[in-house]
Amino acid sequence: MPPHDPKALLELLHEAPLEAPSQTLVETPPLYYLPGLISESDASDLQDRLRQELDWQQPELTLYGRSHPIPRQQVWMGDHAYRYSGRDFAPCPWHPTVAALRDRLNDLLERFSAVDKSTPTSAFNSVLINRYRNGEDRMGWHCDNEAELGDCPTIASISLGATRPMRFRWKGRSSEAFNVWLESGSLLWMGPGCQEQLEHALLPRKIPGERINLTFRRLVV
Ligand SMILES: O=C(O)CCC(=O)C(=O)O
Ligand SMILES: [Fe+2]
Repeated sequence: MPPHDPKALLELLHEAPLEAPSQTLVETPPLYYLPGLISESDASDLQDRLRQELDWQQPELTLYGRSHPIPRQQVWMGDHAYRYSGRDFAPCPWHPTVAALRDRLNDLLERFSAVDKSTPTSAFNSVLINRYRNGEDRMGWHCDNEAELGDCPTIASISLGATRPMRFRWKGRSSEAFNVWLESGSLLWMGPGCQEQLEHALLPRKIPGERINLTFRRLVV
């Protein structure tokens, strides 16, 4: 089997076929897009539940000495607190539906790393859930390379609601930027090396509707 074979990931993902074929966006580092991991109606139900049942936060962050609320809402859920922009965020307890998704992704990760030795088995133990209330809500350029995530983390990102593009650019080669349109119920798989070599952003867009995103990570403590 070639390293990072997205077909292997796809086959492992589902007993039932996915709605659309998976896409290898970048082979090295492995960046895969898998639409239809969650059916449209399940994605919509999950979005409603998360909107209603989570304790959404909009913390203030200090940038160049001035304090601003982040331009979106968020919930940190997981086994450990995490540090972001110089602040500690205490975790919310696991929501049962999110815990079920985590278990499904961990099962997938374990089976995937058994056939693809370059993907380590390191179970997701945390998730950052972002809520973009409308097209104005956004997340700026960054990579998820905090020390707590360890070396070369794998991040699994599930989208619900409005389809928005995630923009990627190569570090040091920003001219080669590209968009990935993240549909409701899709999974974006950012394998080892993605955070080291690429940056990503969810830029403001005149796209109506709410989007909720869950980025599963492993915090090493
Ligand atoms: O909303 C998204 O799809 C991306 C979120 C993200 O990049 C993050 O939580 O680190
Ligand atoms: Fe990110």
